Amino acid sequence: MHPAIPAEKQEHPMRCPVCGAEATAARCGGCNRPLLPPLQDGPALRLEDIEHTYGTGAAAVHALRGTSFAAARGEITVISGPSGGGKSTALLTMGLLLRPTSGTVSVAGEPLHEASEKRRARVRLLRMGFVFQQFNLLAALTAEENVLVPLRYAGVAAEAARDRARDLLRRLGLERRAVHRPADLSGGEKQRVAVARALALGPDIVLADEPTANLDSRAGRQVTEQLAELARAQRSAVVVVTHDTRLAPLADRVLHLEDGRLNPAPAGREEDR
Ligand SMILES: Nc1ncnc2c1ncn2[C@@H]1O[C@H](COP(=O)(O)OP(=O)(O)OP(=O)(O)O)[C@@H](O)[C@H]1O
Repeated sequence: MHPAIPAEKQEHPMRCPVCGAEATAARCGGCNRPLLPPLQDGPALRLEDIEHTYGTGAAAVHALRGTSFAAARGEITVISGPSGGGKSTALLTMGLLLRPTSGTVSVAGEPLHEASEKRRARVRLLRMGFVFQQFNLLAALTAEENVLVPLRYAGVAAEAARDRARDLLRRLGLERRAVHRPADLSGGEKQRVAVARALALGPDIVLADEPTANLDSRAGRQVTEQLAELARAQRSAVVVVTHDTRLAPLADRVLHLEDGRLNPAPAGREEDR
């Protein structure tokens, strides 16, 4: 790459994650998806020596204490641990929604802990997808329209966006629910729509916060299996924060976050099984 030209302005051959076209410019010629330089070597996401303190003085809470973490594309990580251990704080930091008190956060090799809010939002939009405990679907929109939200926001051409949304809903077994609004969907269906929305732009990273907490065990298993399968197929790095011990078998690794410290889950620990 030319050092004097910003990376986004340079040619970087890649396959568009939305329409599959060969793309070399800052926008895909096929569907108009904006493109950031493709991930070369190294992890999709890296946290180094993160400290996060809420409040000050006597009220200070040290939520993260020297947390380091790296996630590769195609890899699924489950992070569990007791309530108050720092899981939400870690996930917000990974998702560029919270700045650490100290330490570094890089996405696709780009340091972002001190970047402008505008840059962080752009990287979040183009490289990340989110799945939440409460689904966070827009009530006034149909399932398909909810999946279209990030595609439209990113400027993807209408027809390509619709094809992408329909393809994802079909893969998630929701083709006959595309015109339904969230109020007319089961919890599992809502979460599968949320998964389709999270994957719509073909993110490098998917972050899921307690995705099964509001689902019965069958629906929870189905959603997470589908998330794992689709994310692996498009080679996203997936991080799932959860109390749900049944998710561990889907993961490539299980980590334990307690007292702001992240470690491999101890073998044989019930909570992490
Ligand atoms: N906005 C905040 N202000 C002050 N303290 C906070 C804030 N958010 C979280 N904390 C504290 O930071 C610590 C870590 O909280 P965090 O929510 O990250 O843990 P968690 O593992 O996600 O918990 P849970 O499983 O209950 O959601 C806790 O002691 C919590 O009380």
